[in-house]
Amino acid sequence: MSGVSRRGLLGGIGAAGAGAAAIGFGAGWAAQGSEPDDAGSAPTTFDLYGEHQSGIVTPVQDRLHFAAFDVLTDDRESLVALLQAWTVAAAEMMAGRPAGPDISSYNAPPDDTGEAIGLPSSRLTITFGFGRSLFDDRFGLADRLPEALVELPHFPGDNLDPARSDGDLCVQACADDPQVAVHAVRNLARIGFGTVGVRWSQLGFGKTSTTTRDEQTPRNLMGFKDGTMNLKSDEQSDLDEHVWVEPSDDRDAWLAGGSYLVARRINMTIEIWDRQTLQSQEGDIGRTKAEGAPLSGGTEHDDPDFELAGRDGPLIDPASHVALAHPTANNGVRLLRRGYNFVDGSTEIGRLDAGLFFLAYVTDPRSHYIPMQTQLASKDRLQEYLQHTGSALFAIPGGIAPGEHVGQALFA
Ligand SMILES: C=CC1=C(C)c2cc3[nH]c(cc4nc(cc5[nH]c(cc1n2)c(C)c5CCC(=O)O)C(CCC(=O)O)=C4C)c(C)c3C=C
Ligand SMILES: [Fe+2]
Repeated sequence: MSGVSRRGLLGGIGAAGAGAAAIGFGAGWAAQGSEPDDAGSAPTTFDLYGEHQSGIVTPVQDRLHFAAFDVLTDDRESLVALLQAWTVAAAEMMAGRPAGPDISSYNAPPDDTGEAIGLPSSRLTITFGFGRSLFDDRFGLADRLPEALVELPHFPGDNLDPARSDGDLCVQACADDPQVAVHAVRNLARIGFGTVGVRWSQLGFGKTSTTTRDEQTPRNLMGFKDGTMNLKSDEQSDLDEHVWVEPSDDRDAWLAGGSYLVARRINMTIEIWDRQTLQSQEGDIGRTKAEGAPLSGGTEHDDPDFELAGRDGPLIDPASHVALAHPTANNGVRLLRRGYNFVDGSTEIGRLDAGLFFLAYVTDPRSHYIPMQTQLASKDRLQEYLQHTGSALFAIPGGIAPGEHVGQALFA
């Protein structure tokens, strides 16, 4: 594996630390870049630097640790210093190295918490975002607030917990090993101590979407294949149309190459769902449970035929989830979904506190999320089993150039 193992680094990192540069610690431990394992095989390590941030079209990893932060200072320079430090540490961790150079001095806390030593990079990606509240008067950013970074409206059925919603900054860490994803968020929080505090965080397992075609479609906790019609990384013109921001004025020029991330914690009443007949479950989704094929016939990747009539009306119920989420019912809109299953223990009445942590990257939430969610919230048969308990919207700056920090154009 060319992705680097942290194994054996304890002995050598001190020497490397002495030469830590702004673009990375311990250069020479590993090559940067989306490194293939062997010639032609899938990458095992992703690069922080590039045209777009990693963790958006990157092949979806198995695990997630997502955190929203509040900035605790009013000092713009401290915020910029934090973003610089986060960028350097993120590049190191994505390369499979410790978050900082000094992990062996006895007289100071180590620059890395240690729990990922010996683990490979596990395809770690770290994606940063800025919430609407960052653009208040504290940092002189009010005139750079993009018009699309709106406050999401209240949707029918929302039961949002403010302690699981919003935030000045976000970090999405995805990896194939949960310990690597948690390590990334933990070390960024440690680096930010005194400047930022974690507002809320969410663990996820079992991706519910893919961005590539060579993988089996994963399943959500309702047992259905999820991600069949997701936007894929090779659909360049659709990504340009539906995911990447097209800056329109001075307020969002800094977002070139970026996107908007909608994060929704969606609880499922799983025990009630599990008592529904297979026919009813399939009718709610509009696809078969085993194969994921449209109820109008064919196999998983065949297009649904929403007109095809059965004995009692259309074979795909117009109130099913896929009928209402399909581009034909949404002005041609597509989303890049990147969500995860979650189970956060159980409730006081013994029900699983479980569901889908919905993550979607869009070019503009006003055209690409709000109308679709408005429609789903009022008409979708699935809605009976869902409750949205957390919500946030973040502007995701474009890619980072070597030597720069995430969101640098915003502070220029
Ligand atoms: C506002 C957007 C969406 C929310 C919220 C949402 C929640 C949600 N979805 C599922 C399960 C499935 N969704 C599927 C397809 C699908 N869902 C959305 C949007 C939202 N889903 C879109 C845009 C699509 C694609 C529609 C299309 O183009 O046909 C599917 C079918 C398989 C697939 O294509 O992915 C399932 C299954 C759950 C369980 C859920 C909330 C918990
Ligand atoms: Fe969906």
